[in-house]
Amino acid sequence: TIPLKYGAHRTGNRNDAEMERWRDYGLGQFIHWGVYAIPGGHWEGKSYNGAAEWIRSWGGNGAPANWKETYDNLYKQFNPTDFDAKKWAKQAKAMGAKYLIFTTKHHDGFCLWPSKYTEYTIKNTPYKKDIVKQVVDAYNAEGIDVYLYFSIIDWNHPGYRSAAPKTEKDSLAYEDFKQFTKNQLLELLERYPTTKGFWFDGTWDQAWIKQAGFTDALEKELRKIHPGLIIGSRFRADENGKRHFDSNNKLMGDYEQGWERKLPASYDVVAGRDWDCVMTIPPNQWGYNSDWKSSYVKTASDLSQMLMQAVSMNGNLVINFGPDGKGNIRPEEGNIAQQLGQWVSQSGEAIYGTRYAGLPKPDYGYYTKKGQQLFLTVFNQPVNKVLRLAIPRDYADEPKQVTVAGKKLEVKRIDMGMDRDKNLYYDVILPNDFNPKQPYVITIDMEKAN
Ligand SMILES: C#C[C@@H]1N[C@@H](C)[C@@H](O)[C@H]1O
Repeated sequence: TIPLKYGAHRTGNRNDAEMERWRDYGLGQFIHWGVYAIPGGHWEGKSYNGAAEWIRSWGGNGAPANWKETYDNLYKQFNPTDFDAKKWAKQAKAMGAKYLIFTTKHHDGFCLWPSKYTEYTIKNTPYKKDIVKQVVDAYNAEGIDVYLYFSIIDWNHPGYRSAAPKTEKDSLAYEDFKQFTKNQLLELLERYPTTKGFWFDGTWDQAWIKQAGFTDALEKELRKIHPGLIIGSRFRADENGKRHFDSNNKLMGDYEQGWERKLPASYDVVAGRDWDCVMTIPPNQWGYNSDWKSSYVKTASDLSQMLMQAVSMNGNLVINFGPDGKGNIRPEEGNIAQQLGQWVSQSGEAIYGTRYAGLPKPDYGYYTKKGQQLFLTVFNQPVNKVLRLAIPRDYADEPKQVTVAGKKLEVKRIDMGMDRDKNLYYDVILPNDFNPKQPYVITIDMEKAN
């Protein structure tokens, strides 16, 4: 192995109670909210062709005249009079989200809390009040844990640099920026002590990647101040600039934080590691975009399939919502939250607190497991209505009883007589009158194989 001073702090998974709690979540909600919700991807009849929360970086001849100056003054009209954190939290609870990742500060540098380290905050808007506190309190009151999204990129701070500083002047400015970043993170932990972790973003700049010593010390300091704090692999690079996995291919942070708008194709890609997948409902809009008509919008059905794909491989799925400039969660998102919640409320035993089952993925859907209960969430019911379970001979357990929605199903071992077959087969017979319209969970009580 390569000797490293600033590589991964641990080999293998983190296994304390806080991390087990994180592992049990299954489903989370991401919320991206800020000044970018005012333009919502459009301005003066023009459409920004990127993600709405990046609209400040709109450049070239397509951008409105004096765009950045216009954008940097929008906070003066940020007055979300419809904002109701309790309403958001109740909706998230009904969806079945167990945790929230909330944007405290995105790349534009606008702070949704009254930070004392910059004037570019909610305090200097017509709204004035602390948004982060209202969200943390409302979600915690619903029993939902809160993680704070924090962008290292900060286009508003004079000391921010993307490229590694070359001049003395740039280096001094960047030192200010590093101290400012540390001050804000300590401030967030002090102001919102119930937060369970940071979800860092915007850490791909060379300037930040070259700060291995500083970021290594900062991660240690944050964890020391806030025992149990959960930080993903996106926060820092090792001294060779390696991110997510250090130069010895060891995971940085507590879980793999690289699955943004994508899912691992199979278990061996994530191979027992902890990971989250953060997912937009439109193709690529995190902040509010007023136009949801010109692109595909994922359905509750799409999202329930992604959810089971994630949890079946030890991941959490975090679905993003982008409230508008007045603080409303748009009706389309509300409908999806309600439909998904309706399905999750019936399938929760296969989602919450479960893990990878250690079985090949079945054609019918997804296996998850909790103790000696194996769950098969069926998305693709076979036309012959026989669910044939292929259980490797060396699997520790074998099926004892199978139920669906509490109703017992006939299950019988069958001998396919295939030469040197590594599997045992069990047929679960679905009754003729069993014609569900939604994916459903088959519960397979297992017992030690003799
Ligand atoms: C690129 C990028 C950022 N990462 C996602 C989580 C959003 O915050 C997007 O703006």
